[in-house]
Amino acid sequence: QLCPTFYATTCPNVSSIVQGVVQQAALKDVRIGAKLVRMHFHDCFVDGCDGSILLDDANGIDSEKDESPNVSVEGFDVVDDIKTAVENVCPGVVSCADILALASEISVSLGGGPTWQVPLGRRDSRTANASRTTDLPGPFEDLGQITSKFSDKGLDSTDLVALSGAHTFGRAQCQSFSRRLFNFSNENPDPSLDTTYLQTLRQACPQGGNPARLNNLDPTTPDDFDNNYFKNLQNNRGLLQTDQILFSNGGADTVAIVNLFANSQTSFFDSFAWSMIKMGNISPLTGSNGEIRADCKRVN
Ligand code: HEM
Ligand SMILES: [Ca+2]
Ligand SMILES: [Ca+2]
Repeated sequence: QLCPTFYATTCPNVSSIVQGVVQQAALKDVRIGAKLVRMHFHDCFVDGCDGSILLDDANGIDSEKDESPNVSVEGFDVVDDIKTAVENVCPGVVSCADILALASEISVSLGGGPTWQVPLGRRDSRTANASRTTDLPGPFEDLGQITSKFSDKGLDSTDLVALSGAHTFGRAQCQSFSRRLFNFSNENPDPSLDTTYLQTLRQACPQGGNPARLNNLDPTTPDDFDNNYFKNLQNNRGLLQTDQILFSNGGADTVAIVNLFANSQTSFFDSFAWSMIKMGNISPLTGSNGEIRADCKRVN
């Protein structure tokens, strides 16, 4: 029962306020849009889109932030800046969970991607759920595991492929994929890795090198939200193992979807927008459940 006009009377300018802060932040950090989209995904997959990822450790709160899938999530300072800007105009009205959903749409559209009407009206949790961060997919899982983690959230193969397209921008550390480069199987690199791209990645991430070094998820257009991610997969230039398996797992239903999105940016954009709305609908708190946090980092 979320709806795009939820704040029409209580905070009519919320969208432009969020946009202003994200645009300002993007001047200093080209990656901020990618960070915010990832944060919304990591929120929605753990107890639904309820802002749980934003809570710091406190009495009775075991933060999700220091669990392994989230240690590399960044951008919390910008969420705080957005919240402050929104509170200045509409105090006590807009949830942190909705701020993540709005900031994601704005980030995608600023990157050159699709726009959509963001359903709103989520409320913020009074709990975090560190142990359920295992609901998030990891970069070394196989297609069956990833698919079932998505279907557990009501998301199908089309959603999986479309949403993985968020890896059209942003960065990943060497440790998120470097096992593909050397002893992947029988002392050989991952066979589903283009040999030229393999050489580039080996230089960037040598054995014994810095595991935290950053690499573009999309080597073609690293900061643009476009369908090059899917063209890369067709050329065996997916960075993460979980990117490339969408195309290289012969017989999987994801292969045709990758081809569709590689051939038509419009179908990718339409599907991405729809899948983001679906993901944004994962068990939101509404009505009198939860609260509108005054500070996204702590419960009221
Ligand atoms: C399909 C399962 C997925 C897996 C296994 C996965 C895994 C990862 C990993 C390992 C990284 C790099 C982390 C690091 O090295 O620091 C990453 C980055 C990222 N992910 Fe995913 N991801 C998945 C799906 C998604 C979805 C559904 C979205 C959003 C709709 C998303 C958005 C992003 C973005 C934008 C980045 C770059 C963030 C930055 O630059 O800080 N991912 N992901
Ligand atoms: Ca959550
Ligand atoms: Ca791109």
